This record gives sequence, structure tokens and C-alpha cells, in this order.
Amino acid sequence: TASASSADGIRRSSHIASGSNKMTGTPGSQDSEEAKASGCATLPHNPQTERLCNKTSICSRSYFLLVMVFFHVYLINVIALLFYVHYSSGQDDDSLSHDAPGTDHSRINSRGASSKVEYQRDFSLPRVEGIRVGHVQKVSLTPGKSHHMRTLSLKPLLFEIPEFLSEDECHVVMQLAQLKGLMESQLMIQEDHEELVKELNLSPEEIFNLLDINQDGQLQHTEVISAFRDGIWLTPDTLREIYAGLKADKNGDGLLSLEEFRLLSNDAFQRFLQQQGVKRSQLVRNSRHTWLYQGEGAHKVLQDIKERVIQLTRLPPAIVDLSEPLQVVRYEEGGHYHGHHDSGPVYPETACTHTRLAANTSTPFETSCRYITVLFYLNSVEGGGETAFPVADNRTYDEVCLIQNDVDLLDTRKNCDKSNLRVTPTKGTAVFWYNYLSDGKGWVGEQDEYALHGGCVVTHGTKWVANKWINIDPDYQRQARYQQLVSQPQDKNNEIKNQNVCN
Ligand SMILES: O=C(O)CCC(=O)C(=O)O
Ligand SMILES: [Fe+2]
Repeated sequence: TASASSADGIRRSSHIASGSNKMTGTPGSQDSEEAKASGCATLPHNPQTERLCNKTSICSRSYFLLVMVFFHVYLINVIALLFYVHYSSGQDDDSLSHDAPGTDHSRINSRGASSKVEYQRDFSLPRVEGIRVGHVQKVSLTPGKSHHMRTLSLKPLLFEIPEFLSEDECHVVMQLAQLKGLMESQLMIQEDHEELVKELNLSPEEIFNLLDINQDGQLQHTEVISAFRDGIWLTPDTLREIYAGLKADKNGDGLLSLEEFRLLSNDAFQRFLQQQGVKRSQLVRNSRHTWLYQGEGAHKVLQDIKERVIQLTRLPPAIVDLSEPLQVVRYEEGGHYHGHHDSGPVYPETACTHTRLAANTSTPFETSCRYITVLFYLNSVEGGGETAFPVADNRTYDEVCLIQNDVDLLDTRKNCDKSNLRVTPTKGTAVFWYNYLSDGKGWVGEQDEYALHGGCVVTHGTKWVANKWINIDPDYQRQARYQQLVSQPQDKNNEIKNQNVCN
């Protein structure tokens, strides 16, 4: 508005100026009025002095015009200066947060997160193209050597790279893992599940309603299996045994009414399983594992593998550096890992485990956000142990269809042969896939439901694999804040960690 009225002002004053030129020398009311207004009325009425006054003195129209022009130029300069100051201070904010991390401590709040900074999304995550199933592309991962990468499926986007690791490298990784010691991948009783149920304080009716997916007032086997499967792997057969043991299914129709369900409280369930003795084969995962750090100072083989993963995925090194360490897994004969996702789904109220430190709020749910899984086979397995992708490249995917007519596609002890895709473990081969789709704007989108997979039961010998998970938060701001936070000087990081421990 200010500049509009100024422009208007210029237009009006130039109109007055041209009008005064036409009337110069002719005594008239307009001239004399203006002369009066500008102080010329005090001069004696002399046409010569009046002409002089009109043309050269400080009360002339041209002088007025000049002053107005200067005034507007001045005004425009002031406005431009204000704009400059405003925008340049905004840019400073950004450059502080990106280029000189940790220099502006005032913006780190007590939860260790920067509360004001909005990171500009000026970066697109690269994604390897699959082209079509069976397509082979050459990739250069180490100087002087090229690998062949074959597309195994498009849903999920899945690739296989033979000879990614040399025999020696496989040997070193297995030895380092053994040196460090492997722990059980899954404990026998899932206490956290029970605790969560207690914490939520749900009544049996509420739980029944949650489980009754088709809302028919009865619980079918599939509805109970998917709900209680958090830890112990239930099959329709074990479920029948449990119902019989707890005398839960009074009328013996294989379905549970609300009344029958009350007898099958979580406690009773767990107690029954404890009495029976849960076998390792009844767990979701039957293996042992350990973690190997791959950063500075780590064994050269481990650092080399990380570098090759950077080349393979074409992701910024910082993202790979800040991801989980290498997980080395050993399955004994009889070992397995039932169908699962390596990453959780993305909901607004879910936080990623790796960026939790940088989350602005404390969120009730936490999940692993593993954008990519790179799975290395460290040995060739004598029997079984394939990695199964039950729904890879399915035309449709419907979770309910995973368990049908007592056939559970997630059961890698029984039904691996029914999986759409199986990869045979071969020493040195790597497979990698995306657990998330793209959001179409260069960042992480929805979880890819087709990325469901599992490790089939090892029928002969042992199986060694390693997982390199690349963690990226689907929430760009959280990922950026996290990267900013961990790249701050050590003393500041300790301060933040201590705050978290104490809170
Ligand atoms: O052992 C396999 O083949 C798969 C392992 C796996 O899916 C995992 O460790 O998350
Ligand atoms: Fe997995």
C-alpha cells in the first residue's frame, strides 16, 4: 500500500507540474493560490519576481517535483533495506544449522531437539531402477572390478549381486562375530507385550473387539493367531491344543465367543505355554546374533563392506554412516525366522528408533525405520535356509490372504515352498531391497507391504547371514534434525545424552 500510494503521489505531482508550465506567466487563481501556499505571498506582487519564484525558488513546482522524487527514492530504498535485512537473517539461520552445526546452542531445546529450524527439502534420495524382473545391470563397487546386479522382483524392488563379498571377507565377518559372542535373537517369554497390555488397561471386551477384525462376534483361528503371535508362533494346530488345554472352546466349534475369550486371558495363555514348555521352534525367530561396528577404527573388511554399500545404494555416506551397525546372524540346524517386515509402517504418531533423540515430542509408538535391507550370505547352506518373499510381485496383496485354509504363508517352517520367491543362500552373494516406497517427491513414502520376507528352516548344517540396514526417517524434518544433532561437537552431544538419561 505504501508504494502504491507513493506511485500515485508521483503521478499526481507530475500532473500539477505540467499544468503549471502551461500557465506560467499568466496571473491566475491557481498560480497565486500555490504561491501563497508556498510562502510566495509575502513577496511583493511583481511579475518578474513571481516568474523567478515559479521557476527557481524553493517554492517552484519543479522544485516540489524534485523533492517528491527524492522522497520516493528514499522511501523505496528504506523498504528494500528492510526486505534485505529480513531475508538475509533468515538465510543465516539456515546456514548456521547446516554448515556450522552446534554453533547456535540456543536453538537446542531441553529434549535435545531443535524447535524452530525448518529444514529445506533440497535433496532427493536416489533409488536404483529395477527395469524388469531378470534385468542385469553392471555396477562398479570397488575400483577395477564390476559386479552384475540382477533384478529379482519389482514389488518389492529387490536385487541380487553375486560375489559381493569374497570368501575371505565372509570368513573374517563370521570370525569377528564369534569373537564378540552371539546372543539369542529372541527370548522365550515376551514380557514387553504383556506390559503393554497392562499399561493400556484394556478390558477383555475391548481386546475382543480389537481382535474381531470382521466384527462377526466370534474369533476365528486367523484372528487369534495374528494377535497373539507377538513372540510365540502360533499355528492352527497349537491353537487347538491351547483351547483344549484351557478348556476355552466349550462348544468345540473352533471359534471363540466373548464368553469363551474371557477364559483365554493373556495371563492364562502365557502360563499355559510356560507349563507346556515353549520350544525354540515355536518362536518367531530361532537364531543367535551380534552387532559389528563399521565406523572409524573398525576392521578394514567391515569398513570396506560399508563403502561398497554406499556405492551400491548411491546414498549419501552420512546416512549409511549413521545407520545401524552390521548384524551378523547364525542359524543352527532347525533355525528359522518367520515372515516379517524389517521396518514398521508409517503413522503420524510413530517415531523411528534411530531418530528418537531428535523427535520433538515423545511418541507412544516406536519402530525401526529401515529404508533398505542389504542381506549378505556368509556361507552356502547345506539344506534349506532360503530367504522367502511370500508375496513378491503378487498382483494383489491382501493381508487376510496370508493365512487361508490352515495354510499360513508366513510360516517359514512349513510353507516356504508356497512363497512367490525364494533366494538360495550362496556364500558371498548379497541381496538388497527397499522396505519403503518413494513418496514421489524424492523422499521415503509408505511401507512396501510386498517386502514381507523370512528365513526358511535350515534342514542341514548352519546358516550365517549379515544384515546392513540403512535407516532413514520418513519424516524429513526428523531425519535432518537427527543428522544435525549427531554431527555436533562431542561435548554438546554428551550434554544432550545426559539430559535424556535423567529425564
Ligand atoms: O535369514 C534370512 O534369510 C533372512 C533374515 C532376515 O530377514 C532378518 O534377519 O531380518
Ligand atoms: Fe528380515
